[in-house]
Amino acid sequence: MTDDTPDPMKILAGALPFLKRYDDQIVVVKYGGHAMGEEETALRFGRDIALLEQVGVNPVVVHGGGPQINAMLKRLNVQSTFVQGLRVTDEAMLDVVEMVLAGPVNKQVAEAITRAGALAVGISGKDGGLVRARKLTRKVRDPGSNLEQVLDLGYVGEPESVDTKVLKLLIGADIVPVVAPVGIGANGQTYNINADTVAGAIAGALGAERLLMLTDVRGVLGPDGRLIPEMTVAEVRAGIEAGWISGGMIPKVETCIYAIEKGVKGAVILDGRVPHAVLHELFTDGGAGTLIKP
Ligand SMILES: Nc1ncnc2c1ncn2[C@@H]1O[C@H](COP(=O)(O)OP(=O)(O)O)[C@@H](O)[C@H]1O
Ligand SMILES: CC(=O)N[C@@H](CCC(=O)OP(=O)(O)O)C(=O)O
Repeated sequence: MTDDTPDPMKILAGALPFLKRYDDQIVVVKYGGHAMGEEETALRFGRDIALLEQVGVNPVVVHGGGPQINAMLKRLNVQSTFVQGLRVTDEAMLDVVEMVLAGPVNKQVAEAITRAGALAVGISGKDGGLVRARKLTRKVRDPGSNLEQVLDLGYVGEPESVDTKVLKLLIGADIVPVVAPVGIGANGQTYNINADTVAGAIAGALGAERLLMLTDVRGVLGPDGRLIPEMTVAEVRAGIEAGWISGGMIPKVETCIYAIEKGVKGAVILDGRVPHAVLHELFTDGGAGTLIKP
């Protein structure tokens, strides 16, 4: 063994306190569409989740699929627009969104985990009444008139309540739930929900120990482009206000704030393309990415 070869006994000994800390705890992992990347990245993610399950942690995966929806829309020659990181969703768009998220993406993620030796079952937020949703309304202030406008994003929803029964049944049977971010309204209407928001709602409802948000950037980057290792809720709000936290990062940080307010012990945004990002975050002192704290 050369000097720079990691000593497996050292790694194991170092992981022990963390294994105790997370034993039988729920860790919600949001797996973003951008973090999925190549097939090998997805398989590696699957192996990490299977390992968590095998060492006694209870992972719950909520996946995105924005880029995968974009690819399908391109094939269908349909344009899509985003407001504050959310896809404006009309009826035809909703069909494509649900087809992609609850179809191939959901099955690929569940399959990658199952292939790695844990049992994973893919469900959508509509199954078993998991995510009850309502239409989301967003307000923006018009810079010219300074008047507040209500934006209509179509069938974009927000979670109203989460029924954890199905998740608990799966967790209790040592099965990893893999959730697609669509929800159902009281009237039976399907809603497209940002996957970050669904992950936060589920983490909050389950009283998760940790919420990990895997994306394609190292975490929250400051105005100088440097990674910010830790941020308070107030600092996040100031970053959104100042505009250097923008686009898809907005629902991510807002979700972290929501989860912490619901009692989740820690919420972290990290780069899911880095090998073993999840294990590094949970089982080492250094952690990775940006930790949002109260
Ligand atoms: N301050 C910031 N730090 C890091 N990324 C940011 C920031 N502001 C905006 N972003 C954008 O947010 C993106 C992450 O959101 P998104 O593309 O929706 O990811 P995912 O598909 O993983 O949910 C980054 O790729 C980056 O373009
Ligand atoms: C309302 C809304 O924007 N929904 C998202 C759902 C998928 C998602 O959130 O995927 P990522 O995590 O990969 O971005 C969308 O239509 O793209």
